[in-house]
Amino acid sequence: MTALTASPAWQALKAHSRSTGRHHLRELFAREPERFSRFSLRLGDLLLDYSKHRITAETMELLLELARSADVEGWRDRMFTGSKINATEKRAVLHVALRNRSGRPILVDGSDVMPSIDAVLAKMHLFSEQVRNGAWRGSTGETITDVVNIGIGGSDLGPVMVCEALKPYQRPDLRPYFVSNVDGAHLTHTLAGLNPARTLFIVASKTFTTQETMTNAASARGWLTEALGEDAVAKHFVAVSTNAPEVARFGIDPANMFEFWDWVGGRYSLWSAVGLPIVLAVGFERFRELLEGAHEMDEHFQSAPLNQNMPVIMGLLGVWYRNFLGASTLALLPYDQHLSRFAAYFQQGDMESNGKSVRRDGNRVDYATGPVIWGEPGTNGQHAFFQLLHQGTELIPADFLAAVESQTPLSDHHDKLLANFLAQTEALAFGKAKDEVRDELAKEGLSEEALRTLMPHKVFEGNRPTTSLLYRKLTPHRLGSLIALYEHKIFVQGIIWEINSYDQWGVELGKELASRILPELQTDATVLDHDSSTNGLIKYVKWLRQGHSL
Ligand SMILES: O=P(O)(O)OC[C@H]1O[C@H](O)[C@H](O)[C@@H](O)[C@@H]1O
Repeated sequence: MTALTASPAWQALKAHSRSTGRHHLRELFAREPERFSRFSLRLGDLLLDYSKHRITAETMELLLELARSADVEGWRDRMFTGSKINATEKRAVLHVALRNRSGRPILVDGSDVMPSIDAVLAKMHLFSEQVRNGAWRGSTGETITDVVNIGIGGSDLGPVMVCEALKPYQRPDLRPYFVSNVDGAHLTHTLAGLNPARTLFIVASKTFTTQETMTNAASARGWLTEALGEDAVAKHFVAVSTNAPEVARFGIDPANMFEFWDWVGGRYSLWSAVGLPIVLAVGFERFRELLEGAHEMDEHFQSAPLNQNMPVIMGLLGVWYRNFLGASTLALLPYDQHLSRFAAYFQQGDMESNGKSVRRDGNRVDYATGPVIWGEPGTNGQHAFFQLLHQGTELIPADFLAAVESQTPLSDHHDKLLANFLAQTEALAFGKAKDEVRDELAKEGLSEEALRTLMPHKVFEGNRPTTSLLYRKLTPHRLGSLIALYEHKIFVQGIIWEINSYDQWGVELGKELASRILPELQTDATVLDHDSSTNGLIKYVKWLRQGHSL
């Protein structure tokens, strides 16, 4: 046993899960009519309702004890003050500094990082104004109408998600596009309708060595220079990176580079210069509001007592289901078309952060860590995978998110959207009991035999837990706070699981093997130095390429 699983807090939760964890939500709500007020929190117009969870006041007390014994508050303070909590990479974890609006300095190795953050923000502001007001011209003197961000993972998913979320704030005459996949289809289809003279490329890569991004950037450069010549690059390419020498080697003027720093994790980087496509799409003021919203959540996370702290509560609920009730996934279900990439974004955010099986001390965990994150917007999910949520054999906690006011009102669409949100969380929690089903079927005049056969299929057990996040409107400010809420939830869980949420060594092996296999695919020689499956697959690729038919 590790010290964690042997700890009194863990053991108490284990014992508790055998009783309370098994109670039905119907029972819990009947017993405690005030559950909603007891188990909900507010921050401005953001409401977090966690009453539809398999918890009692005692469960929360025990979970909070676990948080205290893991020293969540101490670690939180170390993160906010620039300690190198990413020990395997010897780095501070300071995405919170990028949205620090408090005026307080934040020190890394004794020097304040705020002046350089503010300088890059000022540079982004100036550049975005120039592009947006037409002062920045392409090499032929035309204004920019299309911005193509080339990046992948953390240098793609954040701006993609936020640009989609803030679509109502975008101007129709400056359109953002995103190319991430090394599959040539992505770049080809994106560039198909674009005019090189009016296109600006942002090459976004923390390392500036990522194969996919460098490949796409080189091809995009070829597309541009073929139409406009080599000299056009300076007016049509900018870079976002921590790696100035590589940016220069690629041929981008260092004056056109927007810097960020190694203490910004890729999947936490949308607040940095990686957010440049967002700034271009919605303007700097909206980006500032996004930062302010995140900062509001940062302040809440730092100052609210643990039992009223949204990220702490959400993190603990996740631990409760993952470690004590056996759930292995978490569904993120925004009832908001603008959040259509929210789950995809936090797939990286959560799974790359907490998908670890080795503890900070180098030993293996003897408990489950990060869950599988997945999801799609409602109501679409209802007509696809909700069947399994309602009647399948898996326990799948789900987060529901919705705005009370639509950004794009259209007759009674939004009321229908919200009605579905409310209905689903109610149905998942309380289901439909046998008696209700029997009464309904009896009214239809079914025979006793038919009734017995059909009834089990129509019963909804319920007791499926959900969190509801409701807010007035999906403004940049609210979006910022929602993203920060999930970031800190991930942090809380990483601390409890005693893992480093800020490295990602697990993605390296595939990259290494891909660079070994690439030249093997490009020669005719027979490849024999892998396992028989990989050798066989390589051989088959070559065989089909040589024009053999099946
Ligand atoms: O920004 P880059 O250096 O190009 O990295 C892009 C992405 O690739 C890597 O493989 C990591 O797994 C991600 O965390 C990162 O966001």
